[in-house]
Amino acid sequence: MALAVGMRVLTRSLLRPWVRGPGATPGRTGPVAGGGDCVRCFGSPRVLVEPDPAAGFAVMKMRNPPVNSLSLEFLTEMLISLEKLESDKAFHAIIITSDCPGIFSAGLDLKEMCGRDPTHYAEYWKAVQELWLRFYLSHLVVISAINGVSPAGGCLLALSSDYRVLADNPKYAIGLNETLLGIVAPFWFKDTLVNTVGHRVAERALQLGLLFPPAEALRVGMVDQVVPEDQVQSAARSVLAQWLAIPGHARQLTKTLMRKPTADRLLKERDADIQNFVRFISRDAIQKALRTYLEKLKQKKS
Ligand SMILES: CCCCCCCCCCCC/C=C/CC(=O)SCCNC(=O)CCNC(=O)[C@H](O)C(C)(C)COP(=O)(O)OP(=O)(O)OC[C@H]1O[C@@H](n2cnc3c(N)ncnc32)[C@H](O)[C@@H]1OP(=O)(O)O
Repeated sequence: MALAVGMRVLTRSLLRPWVRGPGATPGRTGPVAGGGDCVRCFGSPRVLVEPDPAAGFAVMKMRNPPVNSLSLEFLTEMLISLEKLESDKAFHAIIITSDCPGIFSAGLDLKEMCGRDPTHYAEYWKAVQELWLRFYLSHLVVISAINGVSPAGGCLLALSSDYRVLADNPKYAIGLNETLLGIVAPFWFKDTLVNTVGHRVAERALQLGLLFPPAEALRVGMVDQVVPEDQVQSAARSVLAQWLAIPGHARQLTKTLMRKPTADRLLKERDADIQNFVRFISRDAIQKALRTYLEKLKQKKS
């Protein structure tokens, strides 16, 4: 309910034409980070959408610095941008990438799961579920251009796409590392990973909280392509052409056929999953583990 209200407010206030670049003003064309002109960018403070309707796709850039952690507001903004693109017949695909150098996404925002009350945890988890369901089942082709590190929820986001291109940088590790934080990846995180890399690789990766560097990620099938860092965006665009050449209805029905059973498991148990999460995350031991982890991240700097 709160999410629905929040989304209505955000939809009204945030999704206006958005133009990037020094001195750019809304409604005008301006330069964009990757070069070239942004014809009609739109979006919200944390999500920049660069549409190319003539080519049938849009680039969705995450920009929630410093690490694109998936806060409630950020999740909501991503959801709104995705829904907007899905409801516009001009778009058949999106490329999701990051605007934060070296970071695709640091995953779920630990501050949303630490020191808050059960109502907040429930609202947050519902938003996490919603974004996953929307990305995982989107009728659009979703390509991840992974230009940075992507642990846990960042990895889940990438795994929910149809194809993953990862920049070849040893720092850009990807994986579901929840156990390293003393928490447990929920069954639908696990199912998404199993569907991608198979049961044995997933079992080992999940128990050990493995974060795979690019060559390893490619070897186990966690990503589909590893390319030099400066070619991630162009490689994502090239591969998109192949996906868009397939008759849309046939591809979409096939995607549904492959993914619906996994999504249905969560859809059938959504409320129970929220209750499980709230119970689990509210435990003193889990709260302590998360605080310690956040503290370690801070200490790493000093
Ligand atoms: C009985 C069984 C029941 C089962 C029930 C199951 C129920 C469910 C269980 C719960 C499941 C919950 C699932 C969670 C999934 C997640 O996504 S958890 C998040 C995991 N993420 C991480 O581990 C990444 C942590 N971050 C990093 O490793 C690094 O920050 C980085 C490699 C991404 C970037 O490094 P660097 O560039 O050096 O930046 P930093 O200085 O480390 O960070 C800058 C700044 O950002 C803060 N930060 C980093 N990550 C997060 C985050 N995920 N959330 C919030 N904040 C984050 C960091 O603390 C710094 O803040 P300050 O500047 O110090 O304030």
